[in-house]
Amino acid sequence: MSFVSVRHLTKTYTGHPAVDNLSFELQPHSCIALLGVNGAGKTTTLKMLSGLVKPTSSTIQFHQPTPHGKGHIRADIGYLPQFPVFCDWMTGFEFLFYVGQLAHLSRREAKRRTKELLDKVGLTEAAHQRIGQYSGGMKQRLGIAQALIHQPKLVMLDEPVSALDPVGRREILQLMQTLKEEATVLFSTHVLHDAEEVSDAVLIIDQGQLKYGGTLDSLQQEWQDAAIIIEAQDDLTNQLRNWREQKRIVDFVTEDDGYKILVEDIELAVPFLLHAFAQRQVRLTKFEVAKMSLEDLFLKVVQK
Ligand SMILES: Nc1ncnc2c1ncn2[C@@H]1O[C@H](COP(=O)(O)OP(=O)(O)OP(=O)(O)O)[C@@H](O)[C@H]1O
Repeated sequence: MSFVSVRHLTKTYTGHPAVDNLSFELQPHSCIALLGVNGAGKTTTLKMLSGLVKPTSSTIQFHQPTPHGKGHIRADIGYLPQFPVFCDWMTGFEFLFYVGQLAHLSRREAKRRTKELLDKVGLTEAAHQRIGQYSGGMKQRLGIAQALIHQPKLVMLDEPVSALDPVGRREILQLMQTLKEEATVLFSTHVLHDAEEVSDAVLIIDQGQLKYGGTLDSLQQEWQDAAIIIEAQDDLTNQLRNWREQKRIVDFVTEDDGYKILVEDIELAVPFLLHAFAQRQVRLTKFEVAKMSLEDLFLKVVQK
């Protein structure tokens, strides 16, 4: 059963829909990537879900009893903005302790949780250093810790790695993978590679509309062009033309050293072609099922 159901989430700014009738489900303890180009509506979606922007219309339902009880949905949500702002003169410890108290934790609980989270995000050694001296990656880890301070069930991270160098990026992606143990994680990015590394599912939005929702595997299955790349020591043009006329293949394109064969059903086409080439004693040097990159798949989905 899903953890959160979002129905008809819409935000209109002066007649222009920034988010247009989005409906999706979030599964518990999963990491979901919200993918879209600049201006697609990612930040607006996350802000509406976290209660920072009022939707023009929506129904958002939590399906599981949350520890804070009905009517306190915000208490179950943690949020890291795209451009977090810190008090640079505070230490990491002071900041988290302060945020814990803002989240209505007792002083004792805020202190306990501060220590626990500093450890979780790898900042224990820097706990008493001023935030102004932190690197970008350390600030981002502190930002994630503040989003988790009140043990929310849903954590939303807006572009958590986009401003980081490859090392910082890796650290945060690894950290995000561990967050699933305690919460459902929804994060926005325009980098498909990040989504591929950590997410169980993706939501692709374009101009405020949901273009795809599901796992990366099913994205590949549903949207992958069915094509086989072959290279051979023989000229296969006539043979492929015949198969095209007989509708055994959809089409073929001559490439540098071989052919790209477009087929309707890859599962049927592979055994058919392998058998047919073997029967005709074709000297194949390459036989490969073509895989579109995630970037290609993303473009295909948003350009549909
Ligand atoms: N407060 C606002 N007033 C008017 N228009 C807005 C406002 N906030 C966002 N928009 C518009 O809504 C659309 C979606 O913006 P949003 O920031 O949600 O996109 P995004 O996918 O997060 O982009 P980016 O990756 O650049 O952060 C854009 O066209 C933006 O100009």
